[in-house]
Amino acid sequence: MRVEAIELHRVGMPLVRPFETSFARETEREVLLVRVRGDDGAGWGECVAGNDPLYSSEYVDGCARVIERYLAPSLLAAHDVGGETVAELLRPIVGHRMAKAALEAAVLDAELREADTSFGEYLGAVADWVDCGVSVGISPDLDTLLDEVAGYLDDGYLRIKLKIKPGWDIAPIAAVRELIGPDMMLQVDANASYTVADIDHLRRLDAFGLLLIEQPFVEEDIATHVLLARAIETPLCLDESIVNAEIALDAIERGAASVINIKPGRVGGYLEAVRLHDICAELEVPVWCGGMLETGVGRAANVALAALPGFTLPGDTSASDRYYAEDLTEPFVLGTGVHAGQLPVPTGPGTGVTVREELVREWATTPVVVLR
Ligand SMILES: O=C(O)CCC(=O)N[C@@H](C(=O)O)c1ccccc1
Repeated sequence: MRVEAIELHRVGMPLVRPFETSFARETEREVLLVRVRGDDGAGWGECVAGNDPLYSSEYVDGCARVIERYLAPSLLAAHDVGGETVAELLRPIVGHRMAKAALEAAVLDAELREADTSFGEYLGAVADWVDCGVSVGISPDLDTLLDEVAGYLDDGYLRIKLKIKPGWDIAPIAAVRELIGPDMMLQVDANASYTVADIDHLRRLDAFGLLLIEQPFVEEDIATHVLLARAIETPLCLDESIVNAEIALDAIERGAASVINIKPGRVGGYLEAVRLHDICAELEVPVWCGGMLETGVGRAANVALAALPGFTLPGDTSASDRYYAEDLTEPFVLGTGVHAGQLPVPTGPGTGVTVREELVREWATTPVVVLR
């Protein structure tokens, strides 16, 4: 399609409860949505960058700027843009994967709506429902943590993920394992907050029957993940380190990870995410779909991705009300009965959801930027 305009929308989304990780405590997300208008339709993409560059080097203001100054002009200058050509068109600009992923998702959404094809069909979904886990932030105390986890058990989530950091690990894990029982899936995410000096301490996590330990060390430090993997029984999973399929291959072959968290924004888009999925499937490495507190725009595409065959572990594809009292699309609500703890894969064209544009306008934090 010929891209005629690219709109940048900034939306303030208060969280239903503070979300604390080892690197930040968030109470509101400023969401950057991208809308691409072309000669044969329009589509939306969600940029997953946080308010500040604390998870990775990208952040909302930086993404808006790089789209405005570099990425949008590349797409606007091209005579024909398709979901499968966006990455190539944007390759001369180094990095900025989350910004690029938002644009690619918006072009894909427009293209697939026009073709009356769903994201799931296009990406290769093999399921109509996906198993859902839930991510639990660092709490002020154990009672607050256990109350929150008990609520998620009532909601029917199939897997609990606890944020941990030095000084908040053994006690919360032990308390939650006690609450949920020995069989429920439980994993932890350190968001790169430990160092090689913590390897002996981290070996204590083997006592809790965890599904995996996610990203204990910093993004670039594959070697220390290899050391820990050799010292501990619990499988290691990487998130921040895995910025594309090649890095995943290297990390897996070096023994740094035996599970991979796939986040389309972190790897530059849904098409790279599928490449990463395919490589992990070849190597029989289980993957799961990570989350970045997406609104229904990104959540819809993530649920479609999570329906691919290699996604054998519940992802951070929670219901909309895990983070937002009101979503920017129709809400994602966990199933019940045989679908307890699952979300339905959208079947409509494109992402299959409708952006509530009146809310995007009402909750706008800045005037929309229209690039032509
Ligand atoms: O359920 C969700 O969408 C969030 C899942 C989650 O814990 N995301 C973490 C992460 O490190 O994976 C995160 C939170 C905030 C910002 C970046 C990353």
